[in-house]
Amino acid sequence: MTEATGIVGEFFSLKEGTDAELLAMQCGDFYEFFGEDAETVSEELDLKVSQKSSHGSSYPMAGVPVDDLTPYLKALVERGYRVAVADQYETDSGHAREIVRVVTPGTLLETSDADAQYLAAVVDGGDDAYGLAFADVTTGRFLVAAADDADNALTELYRFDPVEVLPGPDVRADDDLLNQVRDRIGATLTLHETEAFAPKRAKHGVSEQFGAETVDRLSVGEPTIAAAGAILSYVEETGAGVLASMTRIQAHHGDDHVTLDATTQRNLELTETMQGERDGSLFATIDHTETSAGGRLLKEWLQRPRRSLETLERRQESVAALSTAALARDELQDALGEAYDLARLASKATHGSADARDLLAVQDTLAVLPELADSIASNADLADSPLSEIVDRPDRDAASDLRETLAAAIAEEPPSTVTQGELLQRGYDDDLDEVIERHEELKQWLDTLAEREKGQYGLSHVTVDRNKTDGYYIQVGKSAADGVPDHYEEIKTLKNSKRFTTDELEEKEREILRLEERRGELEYELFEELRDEVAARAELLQDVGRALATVDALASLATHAAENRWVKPDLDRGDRLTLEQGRHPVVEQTTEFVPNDVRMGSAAGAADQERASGRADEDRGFLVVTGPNMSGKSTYMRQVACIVLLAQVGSFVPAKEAEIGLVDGIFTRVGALDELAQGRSTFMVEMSELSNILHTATEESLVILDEVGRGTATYDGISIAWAATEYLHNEVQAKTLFATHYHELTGLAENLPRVANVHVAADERDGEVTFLRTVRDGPTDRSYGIHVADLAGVPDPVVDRSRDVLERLREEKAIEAKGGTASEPVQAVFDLGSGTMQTQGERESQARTQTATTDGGPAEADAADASIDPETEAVLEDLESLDVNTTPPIELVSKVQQLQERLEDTPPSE
Ligand SMILES: Nc1ncnc2c1ncn2[C@@H]1O[C@H](COP(=O)(O)OP(=O)(O)OP(=O)(O)O)[C@@H](O)[C@H]1O
Repeated sequence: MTEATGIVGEFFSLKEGTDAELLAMQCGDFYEFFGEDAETVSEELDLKVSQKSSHGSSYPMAGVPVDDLTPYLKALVERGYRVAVADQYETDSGHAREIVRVVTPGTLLETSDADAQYLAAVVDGGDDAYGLAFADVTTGRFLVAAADDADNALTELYRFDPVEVLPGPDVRADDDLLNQVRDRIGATLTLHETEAFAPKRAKHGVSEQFGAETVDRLSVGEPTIAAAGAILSYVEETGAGVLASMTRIQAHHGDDHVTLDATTQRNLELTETMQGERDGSLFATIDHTETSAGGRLLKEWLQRPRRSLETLERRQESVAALSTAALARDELQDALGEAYDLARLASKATHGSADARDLLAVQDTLAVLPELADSIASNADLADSPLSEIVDRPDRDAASDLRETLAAAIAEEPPSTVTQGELLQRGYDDDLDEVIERHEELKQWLDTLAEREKGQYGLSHVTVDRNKTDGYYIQVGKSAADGVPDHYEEIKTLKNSKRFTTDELEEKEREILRLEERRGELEYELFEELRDEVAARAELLQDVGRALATVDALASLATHAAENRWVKPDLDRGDRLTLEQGRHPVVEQTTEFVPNDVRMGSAAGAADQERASGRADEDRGFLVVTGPNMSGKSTYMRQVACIVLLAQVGSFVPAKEAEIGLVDGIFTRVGALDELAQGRSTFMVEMSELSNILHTATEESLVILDEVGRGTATYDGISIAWAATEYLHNEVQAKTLFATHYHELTGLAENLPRVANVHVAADERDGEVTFLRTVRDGPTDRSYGIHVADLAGVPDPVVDRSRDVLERLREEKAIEAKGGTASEPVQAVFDLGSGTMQTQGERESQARTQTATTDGGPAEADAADASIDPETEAVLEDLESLDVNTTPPIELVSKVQQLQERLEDTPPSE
């Protein structure tokens, strides 16, 4: 292919200089894409491709009008492309073009989505010190955090759910982390220049932006500063022009927040359901906010529950006041309904893309603050609550000054273009007023011209008008056209009339055009000054925006509490968890919900245990939840987790009464998710989640385990569940709820003091099972699994045999496989009495010993022993020596796996 020249050549050379995937280059009134870019864009956005010839070659070309670029850019970026934009400018010798901006998912300002849009950077500083930074260019929020390992770094990333992530140099080699960011978080990964992450350069950048003192005060490590520096350099390089809106850097300390790992956030369906729907999530259920900023803040609260009792009690106080003051709350919400997104408007102002309507929105929204303050002050309960301080926090005088400035400047109904005047009010600027007045005089002269001409020259059918080709003209009907005075100069003949002009009219026309041009320029200049003034107050706008959002989020919590009979939980730093008639916050919306109690922790447990068993000194730190399939075990446990989470948001909770000791983390291992797409086996996922919990949970955590161990062979499963229970009970000592179908686990309560059994009751009458949904103390007496199998049409012989096996299990507390011949396969069995695995040989020899002492022993036992080959015997011995009580669960899994593999390798017994 010949080297392209002309604008195509210019396009390719600009493209070479950028790492963006696509380039939109301005050519007059269009932004054009050439070559492969044109084809990509046409496929993605259904644009028509034409051919552009240049020096004998032809190139695909697709374009969009200059004014329509934004929606196309947005669509491309939302599809994950980074798009460079080159603007055209005039030079002495013609036109030149330059890339002014690279639009990426994390730097897209033109979003219409109310959600926060975070750009993140993650740096691995070695020695398990990770640094993270997050910036939302649409609102100017800037946060930094640290993490002590890759998992926690990922948890932070998941919490902020960034759309674009800049991995630091070391992180680029961590495929696991990168895959998770791409697949689970769905973020675009961008490799920003490595120098931007260099500690010195990063620190310099961060100090320049936020002040050296601030950086020292943050007292965060080098990796965190590196991440922050990289983001700043990236935002600057992409030319989003919003650095000025990043007025404040906040450090996000893990200790301030409840640990919620990525799995838990998904399991509890905080912001979307397992199916990825927004509706049906906890957030969608409780969100009654009026503004998008309020919605964003409420979502942030849910994703980052707090651990500080003081913070939570303050939020509770406001929610309590707002939930009873229904009228005042309505008033506040009505006022909030008039508010726009101030933080976003501030970013648009700093970027220079705010138009006059945006400034009008700023003005209107600033007016909401005093309205809120007045409503709060006029209600005694609200006035006494922390709400007063929330609305007083922003600089109210400065806000009111800015509002007055805008009110005196912006026209009542300004156009969306900023270059054609009519943006500003009369009285705002003397020069402008002069121009407008003179313009009006001339208009007046024109408006009365026809009448004057009629009177002066006795003409009829005279009109004065203007069009693009003829400019201003005097139009005279054909019948009168011959009688026009001499100084009329004919410019056009139409069917029924003629058009004329005069020297005077031409002169006035020139003046009008000059004035119109002058007005456009002057207004634009003045508007830009005004916009800069607003941009300079970005921090103030963010403060006011934050105050409005906070009132909105609190009022939303109050509305939900009032409408759903939620109560204020009693919070403390103890370990209790007492819920009277608790409900699941989401399920209760669609179901006639049967409320249930929860009693955990030393204080509550003591009273309960005392009632139940007379042993007042024991507490309930670990509940084994049993019950038939579909009875409501999962719902019960999720309900507990959601209630604790809501309590640590500062919300009221769905219960009649609640006492909640604050937790430092909520960990869940719930159900089997479809992880196949990620190439990991369900069981592997289950075990790595369990492993994470066992490593990370503390005695102040809440742990929810649903059916752990179910993903593998029964005995492996029971062993793992058993060992995990012991470990959580003895070592971690976290408050735990564990739902299981392994009835064997209910026996643990006898040996482990803090373990208690509860079950979800069901009623069976005449073969009909009724789910009562009521949680009661004690283990379930049966599982109804076989009943469900029968109902589902499993063949009778299988159902009968299941009953038979179950019967034997109950009698022997162990199961043996049934074989068709005398030589039965050997299977290890789980002995409840000792809590260990036993080989069949052992069980039989034990049985022999027992029977020998009574009747001399059966003769066929030896035959069973004789059928075991030496390798199998060795496996069995190893299995016997494996102590499930002391071996860590993960090691246990791998040992059992090795044993299984050895068994598979042995020849079948003859
Ligand atoms: N307290 C309750 N009041 C009313 N409906 C409930 C209650 N608890 C659970 N349900 C409903 O019962 C159904 C089954 O609940 P859930 O999935 O919690 O049962 P499960 O015991 O965990 O089942 P499985 O053991 O099969 O996983 C769900 O549709 C749920 O909405």
